[in-house]
Amino acid sequence: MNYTPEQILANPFLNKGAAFTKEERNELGLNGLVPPAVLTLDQQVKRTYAQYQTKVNDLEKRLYLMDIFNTNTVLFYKLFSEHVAEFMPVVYDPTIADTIENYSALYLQPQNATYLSIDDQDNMEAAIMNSANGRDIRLIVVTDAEGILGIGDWGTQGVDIAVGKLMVYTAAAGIDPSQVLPVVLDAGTNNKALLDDDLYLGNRHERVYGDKYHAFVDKFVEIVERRFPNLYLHFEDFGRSNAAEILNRYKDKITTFNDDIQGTGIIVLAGLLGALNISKQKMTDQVYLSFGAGTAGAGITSRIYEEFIQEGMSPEEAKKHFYMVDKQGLLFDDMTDLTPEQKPFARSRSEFSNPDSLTNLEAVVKEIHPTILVGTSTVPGTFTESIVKEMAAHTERPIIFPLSNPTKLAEAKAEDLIKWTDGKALVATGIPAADVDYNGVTYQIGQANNALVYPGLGLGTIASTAKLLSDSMISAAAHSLGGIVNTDAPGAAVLPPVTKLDAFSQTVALAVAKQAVADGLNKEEIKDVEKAVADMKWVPEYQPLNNITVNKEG
Ligand SMILES: NC(=O)c1ccc[n+]([C@@H]2O[C@H](COP(=O)([O-])OP(=O)(O)OC[C@H]3O[C@@H](n4cnc5c(N)ncnc54)[C@H](O)[C@@H]3O)[C@@H](O)[C@H]2O)c1
Ligand SMILES: O=C(O)C[C@H](O)C(=O)O
Ligand SMILES: [Mn+2]
Repeated sequence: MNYTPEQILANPFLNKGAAFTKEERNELGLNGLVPPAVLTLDQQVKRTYAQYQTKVNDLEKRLYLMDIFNTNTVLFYKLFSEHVAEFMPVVYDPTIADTIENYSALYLQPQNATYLSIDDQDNMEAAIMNSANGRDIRLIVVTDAEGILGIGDWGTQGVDIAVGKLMVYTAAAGIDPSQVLPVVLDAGTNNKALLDDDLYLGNRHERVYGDKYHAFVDKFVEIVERRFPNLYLHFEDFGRSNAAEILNRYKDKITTFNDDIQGTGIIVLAGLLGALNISKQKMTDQVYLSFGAGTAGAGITSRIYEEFIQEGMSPEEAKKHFYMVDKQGLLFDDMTDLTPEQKPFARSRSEFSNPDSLTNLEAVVKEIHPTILVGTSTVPGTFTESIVKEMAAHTERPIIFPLSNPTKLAEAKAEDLIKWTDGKALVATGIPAADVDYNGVTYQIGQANNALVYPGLGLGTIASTAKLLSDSMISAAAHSLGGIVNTDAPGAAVLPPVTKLDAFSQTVALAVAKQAVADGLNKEEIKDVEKAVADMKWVPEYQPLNNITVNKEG
């Protein structure tokens, strides 16, 4: 490729800032365009981390990091890799919710994202190819932003979730950042505040549904599959009425993944396996209650149900262990507004003496005595003290996962759950939670966020050249996280800590890639799975700028 010196400095994949060597400055025409001293990457990391620490809040910190991301990819990921646990809540959830809500107001730079509009489909292919800019794209995170975390519909502004999820892929699993593309499908928005905001950067009309919407998604998938034949296509934060339908449409045809349905299912299963290791109980003895049976809630339930079947239980027996509560209360099979994903788990009224009173979580908990309660309702504070105490009265180690994100939407705080149950609850939260000191024990709180597994899952799938993401690969991912935590230590977490994210992403990747090869799903021959995974790993180090020619003056 042919560049001017200014283009090299403006390209975050090429720019090294003050770390360009004397030779590079001579060859690339950079003399005088950067300050005279030559710094090392480590010095740049030291400087930027010191600057980072002067920022007064997480939003300011994120904006500063994004500045580095926009100017120097290697520096950004080197810095991130040295502070993974500290940066995760800043780069990703929960701070990312603030940047999504304020995206149009904060906008400075597209951050290599691709913006696709339902109103401009003739230019879709050109838009994708323009942003790929000749790069070999292996991974796309796409959102239509109808269901961003629990904060709802954010239209084009939701693009930040695609950017953020991809940053975690690279920081956690070493996915090459030059091989990824964040994409937003702008099909309109039903967010009135955005439609009324004169600075809003997206399409100013209501969200399109139905055939026209699906034709838009189909067209996008057709283009990216044709243009990038080795693609892993990750769907994020689609609305409840579209997410599962899109997954079902494509999962047996292309290498694709829905993070909210499948990723969340994996991390919750891994968390439950961890919790049951601590309590020394069996999965098939548990009574499972899903509170907020939407995209994530139903995706998780289905994964746990599959685990019951895998452990040898019959479908009829297994179904008896599952209950769903949504806005209507306990879901019954005579309700006319059930989603296709809720239907298999809806109960019959004839099972209960008082079915018409089971219209809220408290009544249901009293009636069914769940041993596992998972919240994906987006309604904060709904796991109340009286509900939690009622649950704890009927099971020795209640497993309680309030998973709604961001922080302000969580069904309960970890600290309260530990206190209300006198230290008995086995807890995981969606966002990071501080240790809880209670009665002389320090309880570590696992983070059941799909970010703990989707990077490894993606790396393993891509490295194995799998043509599909199969159920057995998904199950292998969930089971691979067991054994990392010492579950006998007092107050042990149900999941491994985010500080080890890079290490266990490799564990997940290896398990997934092995399963893909065992199932014969690999498109290319793979003799050594470990090597295939290791070879995929990108590390943040400056490389010589080969294959670059420069137009320089004089
Ligand atoms: N920790 C994680 O990894 C993770 C992953 C995915 C989603 N989530 C969180 O889960 C939440 C839900 O996400 P989603 O994508 O499933 O959204 P969704 O809109 O598909 O599902 C939310 C469900 O909650 C139900 N609900 C709303 N109000 C309720 C109430 N008062 N009582 C009971 N149910 C109620 C809705 O009807 C819907 O079925 C979000 O906050 C999201 O951040 C967390
Ligand atoms: O983005 C997250 O933090 C997890 C999850 O995908 C969500 O939608 O909440
Ligand atoms: Mn999500």
